[in-house]
Amino acid sequence: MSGMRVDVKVVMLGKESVGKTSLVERYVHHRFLVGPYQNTIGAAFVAKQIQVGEKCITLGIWDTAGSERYEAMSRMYYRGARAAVVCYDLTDKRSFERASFWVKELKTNEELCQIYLCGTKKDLIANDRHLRQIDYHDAQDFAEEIGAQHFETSSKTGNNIDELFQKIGEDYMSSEMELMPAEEPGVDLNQKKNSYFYSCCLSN
Ligand SMILES: Nc1nc2c(ncn2[C@@H]2O[C@H](COP(=O)(O)OP(=O)(O)OP(=O)(O)O)[C@@H](O)[C@H]2O)c(=O)[nH]1
Repeated sequence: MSGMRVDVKVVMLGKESVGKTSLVERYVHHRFLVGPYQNTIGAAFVAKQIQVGEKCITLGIWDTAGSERYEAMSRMYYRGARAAVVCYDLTDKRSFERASFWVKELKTNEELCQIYLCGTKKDLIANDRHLRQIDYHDAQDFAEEIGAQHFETSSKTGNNIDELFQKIGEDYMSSEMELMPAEEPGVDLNQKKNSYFYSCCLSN
């Protein structure tokens, strides 16, 4: 195990302008960029180390372009992802339809990828609830149906963003634990887990 590096590939998917880049900016750089909207071209990558209990892991986040023009490229970026944050804008019904498209893609092609359905721009509906176009319970029902986690976030205020990525890290570590070999006679499982995570931390 020594020298092993734990990296979780995370991919951001969703219609253009739903706020994928803003979500990553808020999470990694703790800021919300104002000014003219600039669409992502291709994809951008950023890595962030996080602590999950006593363990540290590195999330490698791919922020894809939402424009349908880049759809084929975005497909390339979800290959091998262990987590996908499928974003929709809480004030844009069509973005929810586009989210269903990405869910279908992932379900068909990436069995191991855990889906996180994320309703963005919550601050806008907090200011004016008539702007909400996707009912919380409808999104929650959809998430349950597809076996996904569901979050509503705001990159402007930072609401629920750390929680989203932390959950990704926790779920990843839990799934890794399940893949670990069965307990050996005479070896304390907690001791074994600790040494495993210690070697992961050393390698980061
Ligand atoms: N009020 C508010 N505006 C947001 C929020 N997140 C993003 N926006 C705005 O929505 C617009 C699009 O945000 P981006 O983060 O660039 O969207 P994107 O999904 O990365 O877009 P593409 O690169 O085209 O796929 C920008 O003008 C952002 O300022 C949010 O949480 N609240």
